Amino acid sequence: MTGTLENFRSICTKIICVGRNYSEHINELGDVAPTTPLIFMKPPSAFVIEPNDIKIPSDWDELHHEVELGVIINKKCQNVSKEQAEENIGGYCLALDMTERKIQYDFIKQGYPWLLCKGFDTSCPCGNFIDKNQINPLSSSVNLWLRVNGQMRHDGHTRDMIFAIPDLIVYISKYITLEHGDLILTGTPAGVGPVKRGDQIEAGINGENNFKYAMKFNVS
Ligand SMILES: O=C(O)/C=C/C(=O)CC(=O)C(=O)O
Ligand SMILES: [Mg+2]
Repeated sequence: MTGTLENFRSICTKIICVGRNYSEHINELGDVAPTTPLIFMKPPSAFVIEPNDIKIPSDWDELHHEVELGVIINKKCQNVSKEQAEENIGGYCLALDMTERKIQYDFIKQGYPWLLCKGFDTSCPCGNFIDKNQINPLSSSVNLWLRVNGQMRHDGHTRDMIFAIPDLIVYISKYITLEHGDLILTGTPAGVGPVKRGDQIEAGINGENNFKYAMKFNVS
């Protein structure tokens, strides 16, 4: 096995995303809650890290931000049971699921896949590896937040996920082999909204024992 989880972005072969996983976000978009996890993917070319910009493709004029907790898988696994799920988590990261919402609605109407509106270059701004002992997403204290130009947009808690992280690992690994370095984005809490070129996004995660991590991206 090559590569350490600290540099998960360079060994990641799959970014698997979960959608509609927080009730308040489902309500804000007028969607219906899924009965099983809603899964889609971004290619690893979607990664961008500080100090690089989130780049809006030249023929698009608006993106939405979604702040999400990323789960980093530590070994190859298939058909993971709920009891074993925790053993396959290497750590976490803060991530954004940047989305071209107008195109996404058009794709939803036409029954097309979401790859383009969710998987374009720089659609997955991502922070550093967070050791799994530093946060417990099932506890009441893990808060995800995001501000645009200083204005608060997201302020949610990972305990409010409809499908908790162990359930997501069980579900996904039944159909897709997970590998060392793979990333699962666990869905956005409420607060999605537009950003335009020139905006600055700050996002963070707070946890127990005063744990804090934050990152900043300019949009261009
Ligand atoms: O159903 C919609 O209108 C939009 C759903 C999403 O963009 C899903 C997510 O990516 C999410 O909930 O995080
Ligand atoms: Mg999302």
